[in-house]
Amino acid sequence: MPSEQYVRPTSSPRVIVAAVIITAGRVLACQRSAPPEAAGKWEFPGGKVEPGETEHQALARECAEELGVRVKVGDRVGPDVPLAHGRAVLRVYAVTLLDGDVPAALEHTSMRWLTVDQLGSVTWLPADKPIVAELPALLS
Ligand SMILES: Nc1nc2c([nH]c(=O)n2[C@H]2C[C@H](O)[C@@H](COP(=O)(O)OP(=O)(O)OP(=O)(O)O)O2)c(=O)[nH]1
Repeated sequence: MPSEQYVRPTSSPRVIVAAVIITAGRVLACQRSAPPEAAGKWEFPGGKVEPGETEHQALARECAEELGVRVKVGDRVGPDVPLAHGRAVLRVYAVTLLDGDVPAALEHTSMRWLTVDQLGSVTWLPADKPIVAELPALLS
């Protein structure tokens, strides 16, 4: 019989940062390519904050990797949304594109610029719903 007992992790939840990018009254939505259970669903570009990174640095890195753009990170959008049974949290920021940089779907299946009327036209990842609920105020 193994003698080890399960020790509940006490560390803080992993932070996933994501970007709301609004240009000319439209928000950028990106379609995931993986993993299979999330592929085809829509999200905001972003990813995990790596050890030693600030959230702003992580978001700038993810925007460069996923979209090929340079950004300025602004205010928070919406609440912290728990993910993975509380082991992670989704934290979203408004982000501005620098110097006319134009996003490209470098890691996503596709991307779309959605008007306020089109927010419901894609299937968002479930955790994004409270973030999407904040967008009409920002898009109008
Ligand atoms: N980027 C992003 N991830 C989201 C959103 N909503 C949501 O539930 N997630 C989840 C999906 C994933 O389980 C997790 C982010 O993982 P990821 O695979 O994008 O992170 P990453 O870019 O650091 O990927 P990797 O290096 O681990 O491959 O957060 C969202 O709007 N944007």
